[in-house]
Amino acid sequence: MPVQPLDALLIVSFGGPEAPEDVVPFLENVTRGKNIPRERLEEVGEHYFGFGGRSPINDLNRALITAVEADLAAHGIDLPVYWGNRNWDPYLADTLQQMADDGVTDAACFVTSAYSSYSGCRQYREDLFEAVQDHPVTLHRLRHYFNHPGFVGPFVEATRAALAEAPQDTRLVFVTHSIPESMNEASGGPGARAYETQHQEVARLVAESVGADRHDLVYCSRSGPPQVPWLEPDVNDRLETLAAEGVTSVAVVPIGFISDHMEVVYDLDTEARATADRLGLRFVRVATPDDAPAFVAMVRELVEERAAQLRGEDPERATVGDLGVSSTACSTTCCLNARSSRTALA
Ligand SMILES: CC1=C(CCC(=O)O)c2cc3nc(cc4[nH]c(cc5[nH]c(cc1n2)c(C)c5CCC(=O)O)c(CCC(=O)O)c4C)C(CCC(=O)O)=C3C
Ligand SMILES: [Fe+2]
Repeated sequence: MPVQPLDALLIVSFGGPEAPEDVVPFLENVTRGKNIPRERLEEVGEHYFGFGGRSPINDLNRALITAVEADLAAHGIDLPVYWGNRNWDPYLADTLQQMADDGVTDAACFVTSAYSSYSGCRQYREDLFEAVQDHPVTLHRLRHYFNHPGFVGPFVEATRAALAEAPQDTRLVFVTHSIPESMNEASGGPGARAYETQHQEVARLVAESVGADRHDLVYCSRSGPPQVPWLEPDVNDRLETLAAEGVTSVAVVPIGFISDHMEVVYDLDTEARATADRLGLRFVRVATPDDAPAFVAMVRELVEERAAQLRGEDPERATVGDLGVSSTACSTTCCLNARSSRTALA
């Protein structure tokens, strides 16, 4: 399969600490210029220390890269894969330097966040714009894949598997990262609320595919000052009301995450599970796409699709549901954040 004019794939991620001494500097990186209360930072620091000061995210990305490299090779595609993070080593700036040194000219960028928002899309594009300055490398961001069959499919399979072992009346509770309401408003363009809409779509698609007649979309990992409204309900609050309504069993589907990030292993597997236990709710957490073959293949398919577009072809672009293919080029007002004046890669 040709992937010309692309000559590299760059995996773009968040980064996480790898040892206890990394935790505070990592949190400083994440929250620089952000209005996060000190108590919240201490609390989140404790989540990391509780896991030995090591976030799961970097090892998950290493495993994803190994799987993507194997899948590319199996399809006869000779494309070097690079990795750069926003908040921890390997930093995007260093990776871009390496890519330039290696003579890369056109790299596809796969971001480990599937949805539109300032945090999950535009901030990465700002980081990419900054990192590529002074380098003769052109970056081509791959489209959002929240509605790609390679993302939704693994959630459907995992949800089906979880329900097969659960009582008949198990309620599906889809969970994603909360964001400020203002960030949701700006997501996809002023007033577009794409973040929420895209998650509602994925939740609906998974629920319909497994034949569930009721489901919820709820949020985890709220941060920021208490007076700033963030998307609600919080997963723990919703478990309370579900229990009060007589629900006895829940399957929690973490559609906001491609793999078992800290939010999944702490906020869901630790905290929400404890809430469920206290309420006497049976709790099962559905697997993330992670190393599912369809998800790994999706990365290659998105690269092939983008390469074909760059060659002026009109490739088939797989999606599921009603929202259609999302653009690879965001408008200048897409996912704006009033507090950031940085330029973003289109
Ligand atoms: C939408 C979204 C995603 C999904 C998209 C994507 O995947 O990028 C995401 C991912 C992640 N967020 C992560 C960690 C953190 N996020 C924080 C803070 C914040 N996240 C926000 C939003 C999001 N975050 C927001 C609006 C804030 C407030 C500050 C700000 O406006 O930026 C803080 C500071 C402490 C706190 O406030 O909680 C930490 C430590 C990790 C690493 C996990 C690991 O180690 O496995 C990952 C993958
Ligand atoms: Fe976050």
